[in-house]
Amino acid sequence: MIVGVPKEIKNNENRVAITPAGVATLVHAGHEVLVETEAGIGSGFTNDEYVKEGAKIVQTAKEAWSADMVMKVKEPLAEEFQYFREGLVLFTYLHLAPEPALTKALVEKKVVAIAYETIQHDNGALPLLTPMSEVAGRMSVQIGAQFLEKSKGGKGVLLAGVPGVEAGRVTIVGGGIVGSNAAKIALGMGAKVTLLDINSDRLRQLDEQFQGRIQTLMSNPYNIAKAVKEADLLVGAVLIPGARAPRLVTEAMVKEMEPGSVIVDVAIDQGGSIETIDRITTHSEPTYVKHGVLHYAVANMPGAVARTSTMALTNVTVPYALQIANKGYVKASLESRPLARGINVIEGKVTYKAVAEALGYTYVDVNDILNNGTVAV
Ligand SMILES: NC(=O)C1=CN([C@@H]2O[C@H](COP(=O)(O)OP(=O)(O)OC[C@H]3O[C@@H](n4cnc5c(N)ncnc54)[C@H](O)[C@@H]3O)[C@@H](O)[C@H]2O)C=CC1
Ligand SMILES: CC(=O)C(=O)O
Repeated sequence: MIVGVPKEIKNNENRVAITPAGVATLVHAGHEVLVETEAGIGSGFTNDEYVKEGAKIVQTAKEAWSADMVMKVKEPLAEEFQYFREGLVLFTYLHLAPEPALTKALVEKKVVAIAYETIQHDNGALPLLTPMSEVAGRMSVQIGAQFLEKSKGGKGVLLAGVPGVEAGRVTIVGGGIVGSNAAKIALGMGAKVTLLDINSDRLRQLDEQFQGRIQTLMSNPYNIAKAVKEADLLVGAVLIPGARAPRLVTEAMVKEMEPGSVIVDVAIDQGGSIETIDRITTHSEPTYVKHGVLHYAVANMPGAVARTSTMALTNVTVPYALQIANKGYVKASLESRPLARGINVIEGKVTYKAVAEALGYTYVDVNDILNNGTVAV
């Protein structure tokens, strides 16, 4: 199979979908890899390093997109829709529930769209989302701490406090991978941490993991309102896989926060979990102020620490890419339930329930399509 790797074009997206080590894996298995020139440079990988492992460097995005399977990091932007065509296998983060235009383009062009973020093990784990959630969770507190500084528009609170002065308060809504990693860093900085989740088993697990050093709370409107009001830094970290994020923090709750407090809504890639987040921000212009509170809503946070993130991401994506390249996506998906769950669009049908529900498409079970023998391979 020919695998194409275009350069990412989102604002400050420095990650790339494959490392030279990933190229070596695919080439050793007999596949051809086309890497757009300089695609790896933001992550510190030169064209020569890719060529050494057997990749062919192509000069244009069009050539990289001409491959049988395109591997990317972020969802395609409007200027990339022109490359969509029937039967193209697109393997990347997609986050379709809040992306009607992208979904429509994938449906109309009958792209086989496999989303990293919905590949899911039987136990519920999301193996291709986890490493980036680890990165973003850890970054969320580091970023929040910076924006709490007065010169950055914040209220001038040091999360660690100092002897004789209270530490800062961090509230985290959602205690999965992002939330637990945010808690770990916030605790390490010396902040007072409150974490809310709707899953009481998860709260038990986190209480055990952090040995009671964070305050866990059941997520409900009453507890959220109280914890948000007290927060210097609020981290949005909820997820219902594939679905638009629930707006758990209302505008009224944000109005109760002290001026100069900071919100980092990591869940922005699924549409955002805070009512006052009305736009996606970028690494170039990461925040805006509403009701006196700084809002940070960057949908590609790991792009800022691209070297670490690219390696962590490709560690988990390349084994799936190899299965697809070796067997074709039909056989690979029939043999791997986690991979089949990643297929969001195929043959012009939306095959991920939460996406179909969010955007008003008829949901079709992917197995019905894979099993009926009519899929072009
Ligand atoms: N902005 C960015 O650059 C990045 C964003 N993300 C996003 O961060 C979000 C969180 O991801 P993960 O932590 O990996 O997901 P996860 O599935 O590990 O955790 C989500 C948690 O939310 C909890 N939850 C669901 N409904 C809730 C409710 N009503 N109240 C409180 N908690 C609730 C779940 O019980 C679960 O523990 C996702 O939208 C993900 O795509 C991840 C990486 C980078
Ligand atoms: C998960 C995601 O959207 C990202 O890493 O950018």
